[in-house]
Amino acid sequence: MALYSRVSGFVGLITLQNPPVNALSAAVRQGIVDMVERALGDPNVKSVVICGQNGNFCGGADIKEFGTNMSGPPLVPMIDAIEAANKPVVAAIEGSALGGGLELALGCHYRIAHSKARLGLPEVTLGLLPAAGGTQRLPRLVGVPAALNLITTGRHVTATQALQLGIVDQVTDHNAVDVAVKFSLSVAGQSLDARRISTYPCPLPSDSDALFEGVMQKVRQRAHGAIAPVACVQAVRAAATLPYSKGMEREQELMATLFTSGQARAQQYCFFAQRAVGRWRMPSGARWDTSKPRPVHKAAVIGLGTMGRGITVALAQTGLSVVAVETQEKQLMEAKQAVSGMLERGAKRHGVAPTLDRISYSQNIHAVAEVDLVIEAVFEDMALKTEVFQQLSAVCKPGTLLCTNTSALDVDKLASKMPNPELVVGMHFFAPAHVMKLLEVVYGPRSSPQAVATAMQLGKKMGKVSVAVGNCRGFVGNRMLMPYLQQAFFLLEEGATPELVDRALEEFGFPMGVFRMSDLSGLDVGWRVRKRDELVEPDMASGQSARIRQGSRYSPLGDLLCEQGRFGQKTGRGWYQYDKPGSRVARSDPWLHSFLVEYRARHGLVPRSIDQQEVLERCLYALINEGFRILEDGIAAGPEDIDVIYVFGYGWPKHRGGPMFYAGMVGLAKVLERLEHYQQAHPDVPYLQPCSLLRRLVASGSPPIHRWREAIKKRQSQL
Ligand SMILES: CCCCCC/C=C/CC(=O)SCCNC(=O)CCNC(=O)[C@H](O)C(C)(C)COP(=O)(O)OP(=O)(O)OC[C@H]1O[C@@H](n2cnc3c(N)ncnc32)[C@H](O)[C@@H]1OP(=O)(O)O
Repeated sequence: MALYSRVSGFVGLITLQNPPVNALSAAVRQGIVDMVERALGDPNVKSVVICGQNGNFCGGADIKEFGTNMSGPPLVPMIDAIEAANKPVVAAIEGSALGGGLELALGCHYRIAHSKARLGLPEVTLGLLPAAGGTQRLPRLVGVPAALNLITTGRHVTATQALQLGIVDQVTDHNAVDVAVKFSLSVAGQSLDARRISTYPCPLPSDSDALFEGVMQKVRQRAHGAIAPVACVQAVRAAATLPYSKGMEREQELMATLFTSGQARAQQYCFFAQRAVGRWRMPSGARWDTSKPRPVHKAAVIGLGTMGRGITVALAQTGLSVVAVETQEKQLMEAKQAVSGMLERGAKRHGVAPTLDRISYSQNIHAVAEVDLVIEAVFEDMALKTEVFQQLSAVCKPGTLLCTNTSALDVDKLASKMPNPELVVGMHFFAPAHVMKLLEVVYGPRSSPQAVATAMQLGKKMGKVSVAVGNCRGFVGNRMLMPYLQQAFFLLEEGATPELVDRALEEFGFPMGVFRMSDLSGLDVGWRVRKRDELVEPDMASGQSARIRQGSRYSPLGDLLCEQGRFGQKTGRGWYQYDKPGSRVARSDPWLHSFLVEYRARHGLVPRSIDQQEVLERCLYALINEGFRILEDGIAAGPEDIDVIYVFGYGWPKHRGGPMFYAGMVGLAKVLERLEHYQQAHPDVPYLQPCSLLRRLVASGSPPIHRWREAIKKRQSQL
């Protein structure tokens, strides 16, 4: 709703009230309509100020209302009525003015922002466009290039940036409402003709066609199949080429298409899923709201390889004191330089001073004696990690939390060797650790809820989307990757090429297909793991038996490439060829194609034609099937956890909502039917055996994704 009061004698103050972000729910919209009418009709009121309760202007339309029968006054006429008012209306912006919130402010005649306020039109991130006049007013106010940039990226700007762009008229360090009230009185009675943005001509650059085409090309490239960014460009183009009223019609038309698209649903699901994972719970019943994190003022990182350096940077950027330990002198010197460089570049980008003095470096593990939390990031080797952990437990003060950065090792096994296993958790960072948004916080049966709460809170402080997951091989993300990779290898054996597989996945929306990704991360990484698992057999014989390991179908293709020294980009050869080692542009490699032909012949494999549909079904449904197993095993608490991991850590396209959401969109019955089909064709592939949770969900009528948790809980309580 909206509150009304008269202040300073002559100012009608309208306060949006809908905690926590004053979203424009039906009640708030109705409140605004009513209170604006009241203020304009009151002869004692000379000017109007609109603000939000609790120092927060407005977080935009109420996303929870989307997908319901939306009632209440629509936004566009409400904002038009404000703009048409004959008394000055001033927006007092504190906290955030986002989406419909900023559009509301753009309908006001003046905008005054607090210096800490943030403004933006993030609709594109929800699969929408700013359809309350945002695509028509913003370019008229700030020009086409700036409007295109803000609307197609959805990025937020600071109040100072907004002032520079011309979005706000004034920035203040004082109470923005008080300043707005005073200001509104100072302009009362003045003509408002020049303050109505919809009446402005849209300033056009000389070569606007070239501008729009260039932007459209870039936007399409970045969008990976998402339709909202493209519609945003089309709407701004309408602002530049059509009169305001026609532009508005175009904006509404484009919005209607987006609003009902599955992509918008997927992106809005991601918005809420990202927040839902913060409300973690463990199978023991421990949960986010009953587990108190320990304060962390000082942290340490052990091992300054690539991961350790990124973690050090991410910790220092949160404002913590960091002790960075590396026993090898040369590596320590190199790390010091690299970390300083990363911090300086990051600080320059954000226009702040680098935080170099927060880090102290040492070759001696005793330097960590006083820290509250340690993140060990040494080489991925259980014996080495165990040795480091034993040293740590002897050196650290009592109660220090011991975190291992591992992508696959058994966190509980490591914990079991410690005197205080409850203090041990896994923190699986993704490379580069100071850039990638995802963090898997891995708990074992011995990890205390407080340890999990502390790691989750630290992840949040580091700007990560942190997801608490149980301990199993590969945790959630890498465990699901195994069947995906395996299917990709099998498809090559059966007749596909890396180009075909990658094209299918990239057209689906992944920024990189599986083989280009493998070339980037290095084929040797998986090879080392397979060797450790005793799956790799040197120079195997030919025929079918050579492709069976530990009782299941196995493809040695990756091993064979590694034996040739083809590790991917770093060696200039992998599934593709590169101009030189380290080069990033993948080119088709005739050698690889001949190698596949020869390989198939040697193993008696008759290549067949494989289409993109089969690639998607085999790779994605196998991955999804493992996701259901993970839910069934209680490794992830709900499908949102899996989806957030895949969207933020593995490049799953947000406009497809994550693998589990996607399965729901495709239809669980269809996913099950295709898995059964492929399992019949490949009975020697356990990953294609449909998971019993999937079968049960289908048998119970394929409930919507927000009801899966109930089905899982019910099942677990029956066991
Ligand atoms: C066909 C015609 C249709 C008409 C449609 C008109 C279209 C209008 C376009 C829009 O305005 S779309 C919405 C645009 N706004 C946004 O995208 C902003 C989303 N919110 C945020 O970015 C952040 O929440 C924030 C405002 C910057 C605050 O961040 P903070 O970290 O402080 O808090 P959160 O944890 O993110 O949020 C707290 C709580 O509030 C819920 N929430 C936030 N924004 C909205 C919203 N716009 N609608 C509904 N609920 C919102 C959020 O989900 C959290 O609650 P939860 O219970 O923890 O999930």
